[in-house]
Amino acid sequence: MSTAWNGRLWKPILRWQNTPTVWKRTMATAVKSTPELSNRQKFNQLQPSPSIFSKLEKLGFGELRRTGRYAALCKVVSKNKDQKQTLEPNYKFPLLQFFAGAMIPTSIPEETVPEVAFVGRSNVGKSSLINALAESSTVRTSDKPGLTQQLNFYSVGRLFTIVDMPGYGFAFVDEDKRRLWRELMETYMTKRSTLKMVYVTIDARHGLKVGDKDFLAMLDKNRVPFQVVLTKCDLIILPTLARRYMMLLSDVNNYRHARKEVALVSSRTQSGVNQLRKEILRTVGNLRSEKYYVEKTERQKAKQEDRRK
Ligand SMILES: Nc1nc2c(ncn2[C@@H]2O[C@H](COP(=O)(O)OP(=O)(O)OP(=O)(O)O)[C@@H](O)[C@H]2O)c(=O)[nH]1
Ligand SMILES: [Mg+2]
Repeated sequence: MSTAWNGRLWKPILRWQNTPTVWKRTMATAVKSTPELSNRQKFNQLQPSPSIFSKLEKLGFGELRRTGRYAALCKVVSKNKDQKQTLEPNYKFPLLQFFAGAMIPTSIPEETVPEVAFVGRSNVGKSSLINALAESSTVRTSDKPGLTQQLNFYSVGRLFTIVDMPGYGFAFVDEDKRRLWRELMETYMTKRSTLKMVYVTIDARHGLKVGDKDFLAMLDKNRVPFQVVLTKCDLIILPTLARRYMMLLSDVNNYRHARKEVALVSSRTQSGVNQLRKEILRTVGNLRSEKYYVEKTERQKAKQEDRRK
């Protein structure tokens, strides 16, 4: 063996052996005290601002605990809450009706009215969200992932269309089927001129996964406008939800074609659903004045009371 090789191998070891013990200990503690933080630890270190907590409280995702590390924040949040106590009208959707299903690109119906589509991993709650938005039970939902297996087109009072899509990123459907669904969805989303917005649903408990990031990148590359929607927000506590929201807000900033806002919803408790309804109506160009919705709600309430009498 050459002397150069011997020197390269042994020099660092000899140097370490000659290092004073005090230095060795200091170096060891330095390495120990600066460990690489795990993603969970980084997530838990996020400190959402009082305005984020106010927003979530206003949407109905619970109240901040009045004790512990959030006590100081609570005062700010309650002050903000008192200042802005305005009641939103109910932005009702017209009747939701199924009118077409497509398993292959050629069976996609013709372009007519504006459309919005819901995509996301399987079982995140896309179909449930469409039901919650339309206050109906037209769309079939299930505990088991993989129920929606084609593009389902729902007409909303013939004013606009909502498209429910199969889930992506799951292991229980065979590779061929998965590829076909992906091609079908991509063809639809990249070629549809009436498609105004793709709502990408993300489970609030899990956040953005690799499959979601790939999907968002594909949308961005094809210049498809999209917005991220956090679903099942009732299943996590308020501080975790606030951190998740904060993280996603910074994530969506990386995409040129993303709406720089993240919607938060729970189809189970209806929190945030009315706000998303308003967003959709605005997107498809059907949002009327607040007065219209207030009057409509009052008329419906009066009708219901009449019926009860
Ligand atoms: N707690 C809670 N459960 C929800 C919510 N939304 C949906 N779920 C439940 O999640 C499960 C899946 O809901 P679906 O709406 O069928 O999900 P999907 O994304 O359409 O699923 P695929 O069609 O398989 O892609 C059902 O058991 C729903 O009851 C929510 O906001 N909160
Ligand atoms: Mg579904």
